[in-house]
Amino acid sequence: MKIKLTKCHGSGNDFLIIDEISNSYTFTEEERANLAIAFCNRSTELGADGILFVMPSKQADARMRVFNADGSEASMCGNGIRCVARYVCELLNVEEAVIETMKANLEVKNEADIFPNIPTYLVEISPVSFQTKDLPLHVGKETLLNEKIESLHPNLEFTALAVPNPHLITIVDKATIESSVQEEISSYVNGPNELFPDGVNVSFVSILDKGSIYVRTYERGVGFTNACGTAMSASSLVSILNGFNKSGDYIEVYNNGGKVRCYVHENDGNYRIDLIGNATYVYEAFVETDLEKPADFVLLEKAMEEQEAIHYSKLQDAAQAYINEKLV
Ligand SMILES: N[C@H](CCC[C@H](N)C(=O)O)C(=O)O
Repeated sequence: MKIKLTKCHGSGNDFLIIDEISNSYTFTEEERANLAIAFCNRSTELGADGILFVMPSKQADARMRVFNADGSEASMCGNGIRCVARYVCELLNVEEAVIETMKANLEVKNEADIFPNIPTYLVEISPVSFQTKDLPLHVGKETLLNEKIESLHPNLEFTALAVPNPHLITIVDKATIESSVQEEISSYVNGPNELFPDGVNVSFVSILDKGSIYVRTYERGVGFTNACGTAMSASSLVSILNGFNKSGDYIEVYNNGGKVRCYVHENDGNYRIDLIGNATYVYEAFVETDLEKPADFVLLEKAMEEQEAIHYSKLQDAAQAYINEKLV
C-alpha cells in the first residue's frame, strides 16, 4: 500500500500526518498502532513523536486521532492539532475550522505570525479538569493542587490536571530541571504503578520572568520531547494558580523546541486555554508498506521543505537565547 506522509512539527514536537480525507486509506485499530510504532522509530528514514490521522468527521470540519510513538492513542495533542489546523485550513481553503478530537470538538484558526515567516495557528485546549478521576490518578483525593506525593519525591509539590489528556506538573529551579529527577519520576509513573494506571505526561516548569515560563516534558508514550503542547498549556494555567501570571495575560512558554504563547480564559472556575504557535512542515514523503509488516516500509520519495526550516531555525535560536539568559 502506498501512503503519503506530511512530516510537520509544533515547537519541535514532530509528527507524521496521514490524510484519510483526500486518500481512500482504511486502517484497523491494530494497523494504526503498528504504523505509529514503525514510522515513529527514529532509527528509520522517518521518525517522529507520533502519527496524526486526519479523518472525515460527521460533526466537524475534520477529525484528528493521535497515536504516540509507542502505539498508544491519546485524547489530545496540542502541538499536533496546530499542524492539523494548518493542514485542514489549507485543504478546505479556510482561515478557521473545527476539529473533532476524542473528547471535544475544538476551534482552530490561522493567527498572525508568532515570529517572522512562521505559519501560526491558535487552537483551543479544553476541556480542563482538576478531578483526579479524570486523569486517572489514584491518590485518595479528589484533586491534587501543589501537593506532595511522598512515594514519588520527598519535597516536590505537584498539580494534576487533564486537558483532557493527563498531566502532572511541578514548578522547580534550574538545578532540578537539569537533574535526573524528572526522568526517574516519569519512568516510574509510566510503568506499572498504583498512582497512574494509564500513565501521565510529566512536566517540570521554571518561572523565567513575569509572563514567561520554561517547560520540559516527559511525554507518556514517547519520552522526553522538545515540547508538549497540552503540557505547556496546562503549565501556563498552573503558573496562574500559583500567582506568577494572571488569566487574561498572554504567557510566553519556552521549551527546547522553541516557544509558544498561551492565553487562559477563566469563567466561574471553568478554564479554556488558547495555545498559539507554529505549524511547520518538514517534508512530504511517500512510502510503500505492507500493513502486516509496516516496519519493512520502503521510502519512495521525500521532498524537504527547506525554506520553512530556515525560517523556523531563527525562532528557535531566539527562544534558546532567551532561555539561556533567564533560566537560572
Ligand atoms: N503524549 C501525549 C499525547 C501527545 C501530546 C503532546 N504531543 C502535545 O503536543 O500535547 C499523551 O499520551 O497524552
